[in-house]
Amino acid sequence: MANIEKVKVLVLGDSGVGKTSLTRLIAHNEPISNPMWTVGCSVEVKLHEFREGTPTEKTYFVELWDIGGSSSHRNTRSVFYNPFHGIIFVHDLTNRKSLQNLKKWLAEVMSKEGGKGKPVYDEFDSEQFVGSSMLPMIVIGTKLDQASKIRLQTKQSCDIAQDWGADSIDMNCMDSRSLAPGSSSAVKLSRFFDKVIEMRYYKKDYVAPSTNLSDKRRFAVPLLKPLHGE
Ligand SMILES: Nc1nc2c(ncn2[C@@H]2O[C@H](COP(=O)(O)OP(=O)(O)OP(=O)(O)O)[C@@H](O)[C@H]2O)c(=O)[nH]1
Repeated sequence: MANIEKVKVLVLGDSGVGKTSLTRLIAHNEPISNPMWTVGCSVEVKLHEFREGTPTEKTYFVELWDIGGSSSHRNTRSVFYNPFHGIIFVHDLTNRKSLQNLKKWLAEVMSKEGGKGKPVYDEFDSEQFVGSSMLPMIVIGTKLDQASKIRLQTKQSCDIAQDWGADSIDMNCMDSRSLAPGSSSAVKLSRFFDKVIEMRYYKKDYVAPSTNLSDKRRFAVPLLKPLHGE
């Protein structure tokens, strides 16, 4: 296990959307029955096979930083943000507001001044950012099992993900089959982790995103060449 390189992925979304449940499922392949309310942040680690099935396959650690979503901790949680290499945005398919709030989460994580906890939402233009960024992101909708009228929200979640150049997944975090090997959700997630690792370790002149607005160059990284003929 020595010398395994790692990447840091933030897991962000409103309180109660299922970040801890999702993180557990990803890291341990089994659901958690009674997740505790996350105070501050908790970290789970997943071993990921980068470029699995190819001659250049390699194992990496993916650190999943599950950040407590309570608004009362908004001013302090930026200490967990820097530096990071990708973001999993989580929303609850039964709670439309949690989907709309993902834009606020993107603004929050990108708009703090160097982790000093100073919100500068007004200066942040998410559309401009997304257009110029290759920061790997994925949007995950939870509680697919609970929602009977979620077709609309599923479509909207797809739209937001598309706007951000990201994949989206809708799933039930209480069921380990949701990320069964070979399922489309597992494939999308694996592709996301591959992208995070590519950006971190295979992109020359890559600088991990910082939340320092004054350094816009950090976001203006060019498109990567597809490595898998995607
Ligand atoms: N039925 C169902 N319940 C879920 C699902 N995902 C999460 N839950 C439940 O939703 C509640 C909140 O889940 P958490 O994982 O603690 O949510 P969180 O986003 O980590 O919340 P904070 O720690 O407050 O930020 C728990 O009771 C979970 O069991 C799901 O896909 N389906």
